Amino acid sequence: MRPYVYITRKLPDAVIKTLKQKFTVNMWDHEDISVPKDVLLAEAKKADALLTMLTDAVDESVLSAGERLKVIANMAVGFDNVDIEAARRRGIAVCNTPDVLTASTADLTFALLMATARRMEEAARFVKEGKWNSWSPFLLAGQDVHHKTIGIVGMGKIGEAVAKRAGGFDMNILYHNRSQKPEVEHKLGAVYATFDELVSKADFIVCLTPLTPETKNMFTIDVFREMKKTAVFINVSRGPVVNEQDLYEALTTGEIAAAGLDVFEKEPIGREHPLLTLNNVIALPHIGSSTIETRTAMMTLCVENIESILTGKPPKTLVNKEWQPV
Ligand SMILES: NC(=O)C1=CN([C@@H]2O[C@H](COP(=O)(O)OP(=O)(O)OC[C@H]3O[C@@H](n4cnc5c(N)ncnc54)[C@H](OP(=O)(O)O)[C@@H]3O)[C@@H](O)[C@H]2O)C=CC1
Ligand SMILES: O=CC(=O)O
Repeated sequence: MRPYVYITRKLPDAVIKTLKQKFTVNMWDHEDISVPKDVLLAEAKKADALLTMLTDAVDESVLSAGERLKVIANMAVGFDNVDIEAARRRGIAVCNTPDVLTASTADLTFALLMATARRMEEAARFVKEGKWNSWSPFLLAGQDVHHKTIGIVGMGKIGEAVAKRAGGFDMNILYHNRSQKPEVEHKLGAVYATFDELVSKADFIVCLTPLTPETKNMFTIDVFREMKKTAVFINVSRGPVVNEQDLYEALTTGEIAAAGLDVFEKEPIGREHPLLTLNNVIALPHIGSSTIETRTAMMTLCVENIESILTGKPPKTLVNKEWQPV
């Protein structure tokens, strides 16, 4: 019997062509609706491989639904939606999509930083709403980015790529990780700071950590109070690293100046969410890596990882490094 692969969103035929040549492939037939849990469980029961999205909760129930499951290829670098420990117990390989999305996500992060600092969304709306009556000295004046201090929390692959872009704007670069990175300091002129130092000294605080029990709720009102009143907070990591109620309070009481957010505690964020009422917030629908080239590369990497695991070869990007083929 040919191995069975289930894909949890509609992906282009051209990308999954090679999978179809070797395996039986089925796909959830919607681009913009998540697969319902009961369908995912029913498919997981039969599947040798699942190609999943960051919106799928790949929990113990999914991982233990059937006997055949060998690989989860998650179309994201983040894998907080997958129960890695349960996968380890069941000998299931978990693959993600690092590297191929680094530059595009860094571009988006820096664009969001610029747009938030220079009030681009407000300004564009101002023109389209016919409010532009005259040039005026402080019309929609924002904050300079060049020569300011950027503080990157989570100086990993994307963090480094953001730092590289910040260097082009003559910014001073602070970073915070659990471990110091001398080679990055040397290469990018970045300076290590404790979390407290970074949040109090940076003009732009950019979060790019994974979501883990340690980073969950990392940014609370106490942290926002430590920031400069002019600080701009950018989050492109995962929503739950921020306490959104506290962020709202910080933005409405003048503890910080503005926020640019690509990710939210609950996605999609509801239209009625208080953060969306604020002019000093730019909110994006989790599009960090969303270019046609990068999303195609992410899908392709998932396909390659599935092909490798199902044909007994080592995958390119394995999350649970201790995994061994059985
Ligand atoms: N919005 C979007 O569309 C996208 C969002 N992302 C998010 O960005 C994240 C980062 O991706 P990427 O750069 O490729 O991942 P990396 O693993 O390369 O980098 C993560 C960095 O975070 C640091 N980190 C981990 N835990 C902590 C902690 N408790 N405190 C401080 N720093 C910490 C790590 O350093 P150390 O281990 O030394 O602490 C590491 O340098 C992803 O996990 C994902 O959540 C990624 C792509 C697109
Ligand atoms: O959020 C996106 C990811 O790749 O992780």
